[in-house]
Amino acid sequence: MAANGTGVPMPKSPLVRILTDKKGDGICHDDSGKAVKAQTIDELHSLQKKRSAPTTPIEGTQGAFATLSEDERQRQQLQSISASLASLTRGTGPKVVRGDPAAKSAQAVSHVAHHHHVEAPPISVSDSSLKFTHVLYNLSPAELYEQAIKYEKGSFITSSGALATLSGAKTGRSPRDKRVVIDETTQDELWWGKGSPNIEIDEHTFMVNRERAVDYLNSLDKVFVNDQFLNWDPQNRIKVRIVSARAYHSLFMHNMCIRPTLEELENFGTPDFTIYNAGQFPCNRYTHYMTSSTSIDLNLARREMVILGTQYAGEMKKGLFGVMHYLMPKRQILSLHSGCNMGKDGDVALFFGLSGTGKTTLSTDHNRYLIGDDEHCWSDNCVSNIEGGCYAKCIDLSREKEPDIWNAIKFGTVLENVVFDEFTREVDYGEKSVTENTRAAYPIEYIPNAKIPCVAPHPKNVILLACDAFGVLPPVSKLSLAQTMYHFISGYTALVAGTEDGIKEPTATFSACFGAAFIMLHPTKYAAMLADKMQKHGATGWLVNTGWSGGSYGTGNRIKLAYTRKIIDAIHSGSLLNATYEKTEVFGLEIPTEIEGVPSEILRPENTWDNKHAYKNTLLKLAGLFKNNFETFTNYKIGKDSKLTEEILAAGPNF
Ligand SMILES: Nc1ncnc2c1ncn2[C@@H]1O[C@H](COP(=O)(O)OP(=O)(O)OP(=O)(O)O)[C@@H](O)[C@H]1O
Ligand SMILES: O=C([O-])CC(=O)C(=O)O
Ligand SMILES: [Ca+2]
Ligand SMILES: [Mn+2]
Repeated sequence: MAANGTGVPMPKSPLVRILTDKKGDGICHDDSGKAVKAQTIDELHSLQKKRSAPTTPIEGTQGAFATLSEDERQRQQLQSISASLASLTRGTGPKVVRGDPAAKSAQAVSHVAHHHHVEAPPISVSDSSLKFTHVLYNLSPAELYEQAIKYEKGSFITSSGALATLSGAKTGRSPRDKRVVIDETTQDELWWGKGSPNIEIDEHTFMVNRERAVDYLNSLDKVFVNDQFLNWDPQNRIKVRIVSARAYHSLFMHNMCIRPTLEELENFGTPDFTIYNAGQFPCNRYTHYMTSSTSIDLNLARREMVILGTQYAGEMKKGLFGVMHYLMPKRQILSLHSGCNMGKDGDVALFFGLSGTGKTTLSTDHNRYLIGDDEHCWSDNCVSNIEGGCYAKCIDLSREKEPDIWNAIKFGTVLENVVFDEFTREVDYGEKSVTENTRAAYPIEYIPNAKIPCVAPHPKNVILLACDAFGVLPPVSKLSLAQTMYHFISGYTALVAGTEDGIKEPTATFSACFGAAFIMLHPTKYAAMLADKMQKHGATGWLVNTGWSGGSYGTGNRIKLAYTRKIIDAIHSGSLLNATYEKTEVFGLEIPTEIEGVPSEILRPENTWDNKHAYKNTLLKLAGLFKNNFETFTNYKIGKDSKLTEEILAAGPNF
């Protein structure tokens, strides 16, 4: 009720007489616009959406008879997807149709005659052969948002417009559940045995899991299919198809792989590699070789990967990275678990490092062009990003320290496992109650100074990042080529162990080539290629500790990101190359005495420790861990040069 400000209700005023315009037919018009061009509500709704029709002709087939009709192209595309989903025991693919089964008028009604192999034996008849599988093909982010929010529990829009999702029971990768098919070829080509990430399965077991995944996917009303590319180097581009059951997975890969143009999609053809992501469905633990309900199975001969029992989306990204670690070296191209950026003058830097050491954080630099944050190829011609997006850790993310990543978390970005305010949908980046491994996956162009296409000239600096929670490695050291190789093969970092039981001792991790979980060949193969390329292009190696200073975890503190950035700036600018250096004991590292913007006393770690005795003991402890770890590599020759091998062995700690 209206009030006059005194709390006393105002007397009702008499109704004002409505005067209508006395022109025309004398009817009262409530607006001056024209009536809608629809007779029914359904017709009105159909006006809301219009179809973008790709009409570009296929290159080289512009002749009068060669151009495919739109219908024919769609038919071929569906046929290809049906073939992807074919159950191999039945030899036929499912009936597939485009569009959401929930939509009354499916966009396309064409479906595929699917008996392109043998006739199905009667015993194999199952309900799924009677139904259609609806294919949601390369949907846009907006459509995927709608799918996720309608059908996937735990999907919400955050206040900045990102799609918050939950990955389920697994919130990180499961390297112990990775399996690789051993056959006549891979037996000799791949790295097997102690230290290797490749745990074998036989072809038969792969097929058991493949059947399980495909049957699961075919039992669903709909599947998502993404046809995309890997590698921005046009000569070495790989076509990938991802079949998945969740909009979350489809949007994640939309962001992380290279997105084809409409024209490229029309001409996509047969994929070079296919992922079947049936992550919601477990593997059968009675299956030979299975040790849990999770299995990530790679078959290089079939060019296929099957995911069962984990919905963590990073499995797809890193699974494909493994494939690149096999395919690229065959072409003399080095695949790298590294970030990459380029200065205004074209100077390129690579950032190697294990998870959480700073690849994404430090390659995303407001003053430099971003080439990529995690996976690259180094060929004879260039460095190229493998991916079309970035996958940033979000824990404790702040707008002030990492503005570019902060601003990239907007509409289209997948935000995994974060906690947000129920009402405002503001994300609390400090919150670890789902996991500490909260992540944002966004297209690379969400970083304002990303260089598109993501290709750069040969690197000038190769920066090895280690987050040393022991606090004994210097914030920065200049490395000889042999030292670079020693640390590249070692792949050291030390994170802090689980926080639950109160034990907060740092644990050292050694992961060859800063990515042992992803490499397929013996580490020395990649190391030899890196040495060769660095030598040829005169790149300088650096070791940067983004971890602790002034003591180990618990006593000291993590080096301020602002200082690390100053150190990195001095590497990029070339000023650090000309600094004065002194050598450290034990590790024999060359450390600069001064860097602009960084307190000089922190450059030499022992200065920052109150307890010098503890420093020395911790240093020797770490050196011992390095030595132990390197023992597995001492019998290998690196490259053609036995001189380099000897130098690398001598480049480790001496005590
Ligand atoms: N001095 C520092 N240098 C770099 N990162 C730091 C520093 N201090 C704190 N950090 C934090 O450490 C984390 C580094 O994670 P980042 O995402 O860059 O790792 P990554 O190497 O890309 O790992 P992954 O391969 O798992 O993606 C970020 O959360 C960053 O804010
Ligand atoms: O792969 C992931 O889940 C995240 C990542 O980048 C890494 O661990 O190197
Ligand atoms: Ca990263
Ligand atoms: Mn990574």
